[in-house]
Order: sequence, then C-alpha cells, then structure tokens
Amino acid sequence: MQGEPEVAVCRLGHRPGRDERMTTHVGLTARALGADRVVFPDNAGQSMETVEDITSRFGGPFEVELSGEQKSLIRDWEGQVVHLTMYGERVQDVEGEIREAHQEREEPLLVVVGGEKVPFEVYETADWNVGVTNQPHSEVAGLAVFLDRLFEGRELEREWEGADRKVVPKETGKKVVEPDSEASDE
Ligand SMILES: C[S@@+](CC[C@H](N)C(=O)[O-])C[C@H]1O[C@@H](n2cnc3c(N)ncnc32)[C@H](O)[C@@H]1O
Repeated sequence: MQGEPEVAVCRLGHRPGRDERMTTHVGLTARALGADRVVFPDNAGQSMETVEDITSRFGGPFEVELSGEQKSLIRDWEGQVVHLTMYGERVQDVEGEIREAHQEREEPLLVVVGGEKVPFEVYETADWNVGVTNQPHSEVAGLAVFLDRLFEGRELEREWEGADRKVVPKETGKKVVEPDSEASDE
C-alpha cells in the first residue's frame, strides 16, 4: 500500500483456458486487498488484460506484469519471500515476524502462490512457507486471508486513485457514481 514497503504477488504457473479465472482472481484479490503489484507467468496475458481493465475503471495504483523468469524473481528478490502452501507454518504463528520484517525493517515482501504443483526449490528459497490452515483450498482464499492478516485490516480503508467510477455502499441495491459526485442510482 502507498507509503509502505512494496508487497508484490507472484502467481506461479498458469494453464491457459483452465486457469484463466483463477489467475485473474489472484490478480484482482491482490489489488483489492492491498498488494502493489502482481506478476503472472508470461502465458497469462488474458488475465493481465482483465486486471488492467479493472484497475483503469476502479482505480489504483496497481501494477500487473508478465514474466518468463519467475524462478529468478523469487531467487533474486531483495526482501522477504512468503510462499503460501497448505504444508507451511501456521499463519497465526508467523504473521508477527513477517509484519516485523515488512513494516518495522521496511523490507519488500514477495508473496508466492501456486497453481499446479509448486517446485520444491520454491519451498527452499522462501523465507517462510505459510499455511492458512493446513487444509487444501485455493490460492485466492489463501492470499486474501494472508494479506488481511499482514495489513491487520488497514487495506479495507484504502483510497483509490484514477478511478472513473466509485461504488457507494448501500444496504440494498447498487449505487455507482463518478468519483467526487453522488450522481447515478441503479
Ligand atoms: C490448489 S493448490 C495446489 C497445490 C499443489 N498441489 C502443490 O503441491 O503445491 C494451489 C495453491 O493454493 C494455495 N493454497 C492451497 N491451500 C492453501 C493453504 N491451506 N494455505 C495457504 N495456501 C494454500 C497454494 O499457494 C497452492 O500452491
């Protein structure tokens, strides 16, 4: 988030067609819940376009990149690397250390989530292998819970820049306005 050390998300692996929605949702979740950037594999161009489109309409800042060099991104990351995996240490046991590195020592954080099988090298390279429960579920759910724990809920209050629309929370119905106006009811 702005004013804080970078949080980037690396989505490892993408099977075109089959993983399209999941990869897109990793990007949308990273954006909505406070990360600064997502790095997709270089065959995930369609997901990149969708996340960029949402950012241009609903605001940023948020960056989306494609990379054919994700292993070196992880290996050479100048900061701390968290790999989300059901086999890892319990998030509630390590979130304090991770926050300390990120917020007190101001180290950029790379959060790695998998798709298909994650190479063992990633488990070895990560500073923390972190489980959001030790039950199998999804990269989107794991990422959402992890980011909310990392930011302790601050991401829910963030402001968005450069949006051409803003959702006004309502008890029922939908209200979308131009930023700085209270115009259109739906
Ligand atoms: C559907 S899982 C497949 C995992 C794959 N079988 C493997 O060996 O890594 C896809 C991704 O979801 C995330 N994930 C699934 N369950 C998780 C959990 N309990 N805690 C954290 N992340 C989880 C991990 O990032 C994982 O790589």
